Amino acid sequence: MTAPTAATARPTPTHDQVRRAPKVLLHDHLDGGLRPQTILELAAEVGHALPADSAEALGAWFAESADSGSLVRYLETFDHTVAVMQHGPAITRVARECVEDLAADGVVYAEVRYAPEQHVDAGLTLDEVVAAVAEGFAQGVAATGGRIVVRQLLTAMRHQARSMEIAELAIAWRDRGVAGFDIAGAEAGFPPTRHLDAFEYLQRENAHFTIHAGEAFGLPSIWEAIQWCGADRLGHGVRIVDDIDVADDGSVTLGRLASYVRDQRIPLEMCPASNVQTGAAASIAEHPIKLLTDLRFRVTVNTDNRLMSRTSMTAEMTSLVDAFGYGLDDLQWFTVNAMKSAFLPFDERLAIIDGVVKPGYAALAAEA
Ligand SMILES: O=c1[nH]cnc2c1ncn2[C@@H]1O[C@H](CO)[C@@H](O)[C@H]1O
Ligand SMILES: [Zn+2]
Repeated sequence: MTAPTAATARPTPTHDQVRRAPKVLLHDHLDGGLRPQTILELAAEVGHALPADSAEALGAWFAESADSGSLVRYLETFDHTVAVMQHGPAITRVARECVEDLAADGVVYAEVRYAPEQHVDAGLTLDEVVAAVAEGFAQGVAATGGRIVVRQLLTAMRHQARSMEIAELAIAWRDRGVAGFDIAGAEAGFPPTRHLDAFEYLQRENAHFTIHAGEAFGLPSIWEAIQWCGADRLGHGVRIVDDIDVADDGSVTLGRLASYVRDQRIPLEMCPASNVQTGAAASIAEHPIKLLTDLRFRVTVNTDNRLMSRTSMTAEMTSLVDAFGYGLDDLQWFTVNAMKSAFLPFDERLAIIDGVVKPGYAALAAEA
């Protein structure tokens, strides 16, 4: 007889268990998650030239080009995905496949974002773009038998000047599948306060929004996003660690901004694989998600761009299991954090936590 070891007392979840575990995704870009084969087919339809001509080579090109250590160069790869998403049927197809891929990955609730203003080059109106995504999401949810709930987040590009229009679009669609608003794009040089009018408008409308902040730029960006713009959540927010001091003896001191973020339970939409690619973190093992989780910030785990980062929710969570020895209880904690932070009405969030997330993890724990 062998004595029980720590490993048998708290088994490491297998890859298959992580895949089957219910997962919640708050930060995923529609134009960052296309299947390479779909890009090839859509590019052929519109005559767009691509840097590779097989699905495998194209997938590798995206991952390698995004692996640049710079957010600005990472973002250049989106030229090719956005170029093939300029017509209604193409957008609908991408949206449907997105839902199918997320459901197959075990995602039970997702908020998927994109910038409508980037999809009007061939003459679509902003409204037609949102309608095309809504149609694709509906088709995807139907195809997966309703195993997943999906909402849109409308993003405005921070270097452009259309945020007010996009905020109004989000309000116009608030009861038809759009759950909130976001700003994205190059962070340095484009502070969130450039779009203050849009955020103030959304607050007056009792609407929800998140802001990409603290990814390629530090604390001032996070501070503006929260204290000037009133963001409900932070996209990434990794640089909040710049306001946390860990002494040699392990004692931790939080600055005022880090304290505020933790005290207010402001959700951090962390995207580990993406952060390693853009240089926001040196490696998964050194990613601030470990410290922030230990300190019980409201941490959530996300994919950001499944194509560019060759990732999935299963891959992100598995990489954290491998790096930090997380168990199913930790993965459930991230998942409940995410569901609590969703831009969905409270009763609907609770129904998913109690009806889907908790029973799903309990069933997995019972297998062990
Ligand atoms: O991690 C990120 N940081 C900032 N912007 C991003 C990131 N990932 C994607 N986008 C930007 O958001 C647009 C709409 O989806 C994408 O086209 C890309 O330019
Ligand atoms: Zn993002």
